[in-house]
Amino acid sequence: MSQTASPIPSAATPELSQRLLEVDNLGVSIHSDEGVFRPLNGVSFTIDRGQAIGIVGESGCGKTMTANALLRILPRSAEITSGKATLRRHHAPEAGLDLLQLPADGREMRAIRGRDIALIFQEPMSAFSPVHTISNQIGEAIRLHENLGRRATRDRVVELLDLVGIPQPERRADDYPFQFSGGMLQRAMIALALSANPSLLIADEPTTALDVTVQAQVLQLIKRLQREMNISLMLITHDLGVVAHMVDYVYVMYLGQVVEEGPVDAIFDQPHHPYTKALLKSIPSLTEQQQVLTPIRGTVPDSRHPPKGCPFHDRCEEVVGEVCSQQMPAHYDVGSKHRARCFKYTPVQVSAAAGRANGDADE
Ligand SMILES: Nc1ncnc2c1ncn2[C@@H]1O[C@H](COP(=O)(O)OP(=O)(O)OP(=O)(O)O)[C@@H](O)[C@H]1O
Repeated sequence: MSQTASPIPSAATPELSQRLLEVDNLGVSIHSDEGVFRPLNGVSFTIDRGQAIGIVGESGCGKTMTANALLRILPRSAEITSGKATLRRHHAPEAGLDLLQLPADGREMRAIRGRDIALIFQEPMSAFSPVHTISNQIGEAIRLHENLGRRATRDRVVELLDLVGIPQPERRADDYPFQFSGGMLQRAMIALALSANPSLLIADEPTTALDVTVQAQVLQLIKRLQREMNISLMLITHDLGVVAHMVDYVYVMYLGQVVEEGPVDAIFDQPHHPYTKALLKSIPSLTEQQQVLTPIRGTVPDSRHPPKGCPFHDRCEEVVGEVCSQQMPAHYDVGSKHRARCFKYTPVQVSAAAGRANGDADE
C-alpha cells in the first residue's frame, strides 16, 4: 500500500480515447439570503467509455448538484466557481470540450443534453407531458437529433419501448403517461433517454420512488442496456447497496467533496474512510442473514454552515487528533486505484500505526 498524497484528478489513467468525461475540481456556489455558500467543493472524477461509476452519499452531499452542473441545469442562484469538465466525444476524442465553459442555454449545450448525455431521474412523470402520447414524446426526442420520417420514427419508438421491456409496445405507444404504472413509466423514461444513443447515461436515484420488486427489475434493465449498448453510466444514489452489482468504480461524497474512491470490490471489502465504513454498517448486507444495522450518528451538516477541518469529523468514530477539526485532509492512496481523504492515511499516521503494530508483536 502506498500512502503518498496523489495529485487530483484521476487514480486511473487509461488511453485518452477511452476516457469519456474528466471532471476536475468542480466547485459551485449558491447565492442565498444568508450569503454565499458552497455545496460543491472541488469534486473530481472520471468516466471511461462503457464504464459504470457510482456516486454515493447521504442526502444533501451534492450528488444531484454535481450532475446538474455537468448538464448546466443549475438553479439561477447557483454559479460554477471552479473546475473543468472535459467531454471527449467519439468522433474527436483528442479535442475535449469543457462543458463548464459552454453557454448553458446555447445550441451546443442543448445538443449535448440528450444526444451525448441523457438523464433519468426519480420522478418519470416530470419527464413527460400529460397531454401527449408516449409515442409522440419519444418521437419528438428522436427527431431532435435524427432526421427520420414519420414511419421510421414510429418504428424506432416501438423498438425502444420493446427494448426496455414494455409489453405490446405497438399498442402501448399510443397511451398517455397516466395510463402507465410507475415502473412502466420509468421504463418509458429510459427509452426516452436512450432515444438519441447517448454516450453517457446519468441515473439520479432512478428507483427510489418505486416498489422494492420493481426497483430490482429497473436496475437490472439499466445494467443490461448499459452493457449491451456499451454506454457509460453515472449512477447517483444514497444507497451503497444499490451500486454493488451496478458499477465498476465508486465515488463516496460527503458535504460537497469526494472523500473516498475506488473499485467497487475494494469499497465493499476494504473501505478506508470512516464515512464509507459507517455507510456500509447502515445498509443490510447481501450475504449475512442476521446483523445489526447501525445508523450513522448525527446528520450531514448544512452546507451553509460547514464545520472547520474534515467535514465528517464531528460524526467520526476514528478521529485522529485535533488536526481533524482544523484542517482538510488530502487524498491519500490506500490501494490500487483506491484513495481516501482522511488523516488516518497520512504517511506519519501510517508509520506510527505500523510502529505500534510491531511493538505489540515484540511484546
Ligand atoms: N436550488 C437550491 N437552492 C439552494 N440550495 C440548494 C439548491 N439545490 C440544492 N441545494 C443545496 O445544495 C446541497 C446539495 O444538494 P443536492 O441536491 O445536490 O444533494 P444530494 O446529495 O443530491 O441529495 P438528495 O439525494 O437529497 O437529492 C444541499 O445542501 C442542498 O440543500
